[in-house]
Amino acid sequence: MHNPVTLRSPRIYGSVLALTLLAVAVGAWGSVSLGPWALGVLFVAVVLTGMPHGAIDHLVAARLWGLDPTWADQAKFYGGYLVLMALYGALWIVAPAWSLGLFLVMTMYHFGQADLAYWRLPPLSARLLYLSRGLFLLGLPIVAFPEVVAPIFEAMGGVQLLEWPGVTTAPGALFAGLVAQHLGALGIGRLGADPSVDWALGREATNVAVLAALFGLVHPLVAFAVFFGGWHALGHILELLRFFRRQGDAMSMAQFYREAFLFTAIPFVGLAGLYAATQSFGLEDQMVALLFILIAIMTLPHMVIVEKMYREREKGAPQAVS
Ligand SMILES: CC1=C(/C=C/C(C)=C/C=C/C(C)=C/C=C/C=C(C)/C=C/C=C(C)/C=C/C2=C(C)CCCC2(C)C)C(C)(C)CCC1
Ligand SMILES: [Fe+2]
Repeated sequence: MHNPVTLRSPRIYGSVLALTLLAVAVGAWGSVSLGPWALGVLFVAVVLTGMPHGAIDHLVAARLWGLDPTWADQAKFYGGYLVLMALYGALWIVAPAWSLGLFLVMTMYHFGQADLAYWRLPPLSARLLYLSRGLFLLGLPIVAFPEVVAPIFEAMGGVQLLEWPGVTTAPGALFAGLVAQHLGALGIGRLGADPSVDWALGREATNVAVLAALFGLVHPLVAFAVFFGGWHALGHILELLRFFRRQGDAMSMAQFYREAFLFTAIPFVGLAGLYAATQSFGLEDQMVALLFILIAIMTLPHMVIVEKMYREREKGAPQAVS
């Protein structure tokens, strides 16, 4: 009954690893010279898989909460989704630094969950492991390229990254520490996991090595684009296809993109409006900052729906590791 294809299926996993290693090879050869390409690569990743991965949240929510196509149920969903976005949007205006902090922590959890939910650890250990993965994923590009990330954080939240302890004085030690904490967390997580995650430990050791090379050597926006588009978003889209199949309502990839089209397009219209309102066309750091703020605002309701999806799955099959 299950659609077997996930990010961990050999063909998909092999292609994603190859794409990542290609980025590492190009990046190692001249990471900062990738700069002029960075915005374009980021944009392509967001268009191809990044935005679509959240754009059928309404269909997922309808299944998870049993919503009908009635006005009342639709109002519940869109009202909830848009109110969460509006509240967080307002928070960016009144407290941008806190909003950025919240975004980083939410992202750590959300990215870690997508990567490691398949270990099926007990709830508390699972969540600590997700945060550890996220800290590794977001911390590395920050400490490897603080001079590229600093103007973006400044534009997003008025945060002075270069004044954070150790960022300019001991970046190598911070980088090593971020990798070590995650290797430690994976090792400890393994103790509490089903014995069948043995091979998963090897897979995750490979992932840590490949991702550390990606974030350590490649321009941070390009590295992020590769991770977000090729690992997080693609992986989630495959999970969604499995989810609908489990619901007895199989969806093909083409159908997914048809369903996702409208809500993929709408945020870009909003983004163009934001650029026009703030007159940031052509101002690269500001454009990147606005793109990320838009993503941040959509992350909150998206995360709530994804969390519920994983919880339902935990109830359904507590042990299986695949
Ligand atoms: C359904 C719906 C819709 C749609 C939705 C969507 C479309 C969603 C999406 C979602 C999404 C799409 C999500 C995402 C997420 C993402 C994330 C979460 C990210 C993060 C990131 C970060 C955090 C970064 C950082 C950094 C920087 C900034 C710089 C450089 C370095 C680094 C990388 C560190 C609408 C609203 C229309 C309507 C209603 C309903
Ligand atoms: Fe996501």
